[in-house]
Amino acid sequence: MQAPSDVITKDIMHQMETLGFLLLSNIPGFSEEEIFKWQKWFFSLPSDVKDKLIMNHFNHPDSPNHYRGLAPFIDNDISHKEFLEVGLDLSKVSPLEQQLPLHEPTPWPSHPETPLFKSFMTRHYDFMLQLGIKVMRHIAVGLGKPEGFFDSWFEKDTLSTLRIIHYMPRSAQVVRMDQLSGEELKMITPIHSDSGFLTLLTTYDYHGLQVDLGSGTFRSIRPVPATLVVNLGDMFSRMTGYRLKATKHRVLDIGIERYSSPFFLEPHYLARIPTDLLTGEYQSVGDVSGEGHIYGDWLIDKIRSYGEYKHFKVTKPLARELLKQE
Ligand SMILES: O=C(O)CCC(=O)C(=O)O
Ligand SMILES: [Fe+2]
Repeated sequence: MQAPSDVITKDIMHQMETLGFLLLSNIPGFSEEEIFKWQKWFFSLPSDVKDKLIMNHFNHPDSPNHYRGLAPFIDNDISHKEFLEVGLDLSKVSPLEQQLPLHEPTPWPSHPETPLFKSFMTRHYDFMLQLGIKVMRHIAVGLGKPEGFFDSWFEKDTLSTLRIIHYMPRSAQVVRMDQLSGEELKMITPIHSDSGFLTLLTTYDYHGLQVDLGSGTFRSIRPVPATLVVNLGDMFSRMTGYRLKATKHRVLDIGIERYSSPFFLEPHYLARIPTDLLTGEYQSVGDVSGEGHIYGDWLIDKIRSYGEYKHFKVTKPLARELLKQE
């Protein structure tokens, strides 16, 4: 990130047009040590402390948390991990967007060290958000748009998620696995592409992440210290007419505990997303009904199609319902 700006833009565009993944290094102000320390601290809390943070759709009907909080290990799931979802501090969300779903307070563990954990996570969230906006500025220029083209989507009320993940090896037998195939047991995150815009991933020095080169060939991403792995989500790829790629990837069981932390850069709920960024068309995005080009409404339709979110409840009106009432 310290090369001349036009060189960085060219490199980012080249990687996103070919592999769909890139490594970001020499990032001023980025250090993995503190996030690693807090991530390990959080997952080693007693389970009764962590369990209070479990999200409602994981069979916790009394939980007030729908979008922020803990996702636990699940029996017979191809995904073999627990993770905490942290959102933008609600005090920073405008009153208008607070009326909409997905914006909710992040639940924090009940523990004497929590104020320090929360303050670090909040600072780290802001750092990753600003870094994500910087990368988007390079991509805007690369696509022939003004540098600040995407800024207004992300600067206020962002739905971005800072996730910390804890994987266990299958051999630790933390949950039941009797219904998984041999192939499924090799993975701790199944093959997928990310859904939103940009993912900035910290993998520390863990191996295991592989990108799909097509026709059954996978390339391992070698961990490099103090380096972020960056990839694009489906929606952003589609907006560029698939010029930039949202490459599928997976994580293999490496036989030891593994930690990683993706930051999923997402716009604010009411961001109006064009079908085609290059022509600026604002038609319905196709796979959702009605006003699907409102980002948050689209996201809710999308996540409901994922197994883990099958029981996801929306407790506030969608934008398309709210706008109808006015
Ligand atoms: O754990 C990793 O290295 C990657 C996780 C991932 O792909 C994701 O959370 O979308
Ligand atoms: Fe991913």
